[in-house]
Amino acid sequence: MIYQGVYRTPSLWCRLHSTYVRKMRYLFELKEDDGICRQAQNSGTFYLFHNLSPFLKKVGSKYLAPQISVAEMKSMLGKFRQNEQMIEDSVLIGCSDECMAYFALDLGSLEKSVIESELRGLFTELRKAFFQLDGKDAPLLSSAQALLRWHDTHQYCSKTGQPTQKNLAGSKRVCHTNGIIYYPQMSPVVITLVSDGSRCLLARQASFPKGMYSALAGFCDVGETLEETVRREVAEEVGLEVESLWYSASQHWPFPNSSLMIACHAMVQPQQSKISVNKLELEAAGWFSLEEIMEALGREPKPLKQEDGSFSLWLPPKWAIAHQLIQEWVKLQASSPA
Ligand SMILES: NC(=O)C1=CN([C@@H]2O[C@H](COP(=O)(O)OP(=O)(O)OC[C@H]3O[C@@H](n4cnc5c(N)ncnc54)[C@H](OP(=O)(O)O)[C@@H]3O)[C@@H](O)[C@H]2O)C=CC1
Ligand SMILES: [Mg+2]
Repeated sequence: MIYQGVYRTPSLWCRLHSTYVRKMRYLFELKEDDGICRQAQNSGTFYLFHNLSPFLKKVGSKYLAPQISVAEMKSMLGKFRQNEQMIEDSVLIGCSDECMAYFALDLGSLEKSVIESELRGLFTELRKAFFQLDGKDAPLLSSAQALLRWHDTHQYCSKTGQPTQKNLAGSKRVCHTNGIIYYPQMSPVVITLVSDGSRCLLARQASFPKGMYSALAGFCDVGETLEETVRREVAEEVGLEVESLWYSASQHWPFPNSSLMIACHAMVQPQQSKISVNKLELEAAGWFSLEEIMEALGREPKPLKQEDGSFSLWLPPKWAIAHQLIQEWVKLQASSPA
């Protein structure tokens, strides 16, 4: 059922279809019909950004992402003597269970400090706040930033060089010279926890914080299957041959750009587990026992210097999918016969 005609009022349509499906169909309609999306913009709420940094309020150790009403938006744009049409530069990022649309708008062209004092909050770098955001805000802001960045870097058609135009929801851009439609992209990345049956393999890049190790990760090359990327990245980075692998879960990862992390477990033969670290890619890699991992999971996810100047092993925070892979491996070890 496509949202049309008599159902023009979202609330009536929402009452008829109060399921997850109803929200997805409503969002689909906003992406397909600029008129319906314009209506939604006039009754929705806005997450604000300033040059890709989200507007946040710090409450204790947590960051909250305030949703600005369209009335507040219009009043603030009025104070900046900006045309209300600026609202149409926003992108659709979701909706509430009652089908109230959420938009994200980057106000990078306006004076940051004036907005911050007006709305009593701060534009904060997403990477800094990411792990202190609460539940639903982190994925919403992560998708919003990725979408806003994509629009900012795809202003022109890569074939004609002519300007592209976004649709109202911001789900695509079109080059009206030749009709090419551009859709926001994510780069698929496999992240793999390798095991030899009793140990798991973790690695670190020089750019990682001192002492932090994570699972192996790598971008998919064009034309590769996920399985081929896992095998290639493990061979490239630590010189091992994967014998079997299975899918675990996925996660959108906005840093540094928009990656879709596809997490897998992989097994190598215990008798063929001698690591050869590719120093062009990694600073170090090693096998870790269940005891070492359990001990590291009990530690705060931050650098811990030892007396000899070395740093204790610590693991990615629980929001990172690498942490989930490690927890799954621990459960598997604990449940498998000794
Ligand atoms: N959420 C999590 O738990 C974790 C997330 N990650 C993320 O996974 C991603 C990949 O990890 P990383 O080990 O760096 O990847 P790779 O092992 O693939 O190495 C990075 C190299 O991949 C190439 N590259 C960069 N961007 C792309 C792209 N969009 N498509 C194809 N190749 C690309 C570059 O090589 P060249 O210079 O030759 O072009 C770059 O030097 C990173 O963004 C990282 O932030 C990593 C670990 C944990
Ligand atoms: Mg890698």
